Amino acid sequence: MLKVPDHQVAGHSARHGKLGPLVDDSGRFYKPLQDDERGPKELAFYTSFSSNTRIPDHIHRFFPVFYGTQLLEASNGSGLRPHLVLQDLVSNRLNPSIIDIKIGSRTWYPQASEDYVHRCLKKDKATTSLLLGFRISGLRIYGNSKSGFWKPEKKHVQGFTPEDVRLVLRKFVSSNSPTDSNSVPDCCFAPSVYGGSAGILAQLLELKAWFEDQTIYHFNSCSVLMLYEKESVMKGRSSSAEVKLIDFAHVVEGRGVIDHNFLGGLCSFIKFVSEILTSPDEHSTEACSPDSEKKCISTENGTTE
Ligand SMILES: Nc1ncnc2c1ncn2[C@@H]1O[C@H](COP(=O)(O)OP(=O)(O)OP(=O)(O)O)[C@@H](O)[C@H]1O
Ligand SMILES: O=P(O)(O)O[C@@H]1[C@H](O)[C@H](O)[C@@H](OP(=O)(O)O)[C@H](OP(=O)(O)O)[C@H]1O
Repeated sequence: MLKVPDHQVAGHSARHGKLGPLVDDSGRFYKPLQDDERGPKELAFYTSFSSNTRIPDHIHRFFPVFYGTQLLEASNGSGLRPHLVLQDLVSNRLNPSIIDIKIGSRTWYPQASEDYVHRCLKKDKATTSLLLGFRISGLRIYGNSKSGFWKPEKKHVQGFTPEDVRLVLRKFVSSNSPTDSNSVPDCCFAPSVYGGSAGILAQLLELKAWFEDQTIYHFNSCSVLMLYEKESVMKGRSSSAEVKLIDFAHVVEGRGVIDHNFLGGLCSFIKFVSEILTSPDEHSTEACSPDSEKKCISTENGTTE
């Protein structure tokens, strides 16, 4: 049965009778094709990308698998509508923590309409896009079984300053509650989530190496989605932290030119993540110890607050 995704953190939502993506139990994510040029453009991208032999295999894994399109009843009750059928990136996850980061200091591009450019410019200036080369579009961070998730309102997220961004990226990998404004994030999980040979930083660097080379596409207004499961890390299992790219409604042909806008934003984001790894206990009053992980597990089991 189709349902509204629990773990969606940004973008158009199917809640409240609006048009948005749906998921089912088979691990598929159904994104409705929008009426304007965005739907056909995203479909054209997935079709081109999934059959493009110039894309190395290790790069394909950063994108959701594309299964074609399917006519489905739209979530807004408007009847049958074509949907992109994509891999649901979180279907095999229990309580994933997720952040959607829109990459690029500019989300508009020369081929777009004047009105669209104007709207984008306004948002790029009002958020951290222009300042940092990226902005957080949405997030959902798991605290524990009692507190559940922290999912700040869209308005709050849109108002993030560079300092807020830094703080959220620290909260993402911390054992203390993301909603507790009195405790400083301890970044206990940074080494296993951001660090390591398969961690977020290593994946971002792999992507960066491709972007330093590739001139096939320009990824305007795309997002990096990063996700992991806190409970797995706390129980000493692999964090299986993942970096994925999503939202390709504004991808254009690269025509032999490096995608400087995406590359620049990605480098800036990489710097933010690296800084947390090199100074995880900055501002923190409590150092991480094996005990803090144990404390988290007992909190999980409901024995300690
Ligand atoms: N393949 C996927 N699997 C699981 N979740 C996804 C997938 N694609 C997107 N999402 C979720 O849906 C959100 C919105 O996705 P996306 O940016 O593609 O939609 P959109 O409506 O085009 O967004 P926008 O309004 O920002 O253009 C993401 O932040 C993410 O939480
Ligand atoms: O950043 P916000 O405030 O969440 O706003 C949305 C975001 O900028 C999307 O990228 C945009 O879709 P496109 O990038 O595809 O244009 C969407 O446009 P829409 O409202 O016109 O659908 C906005 O509502």
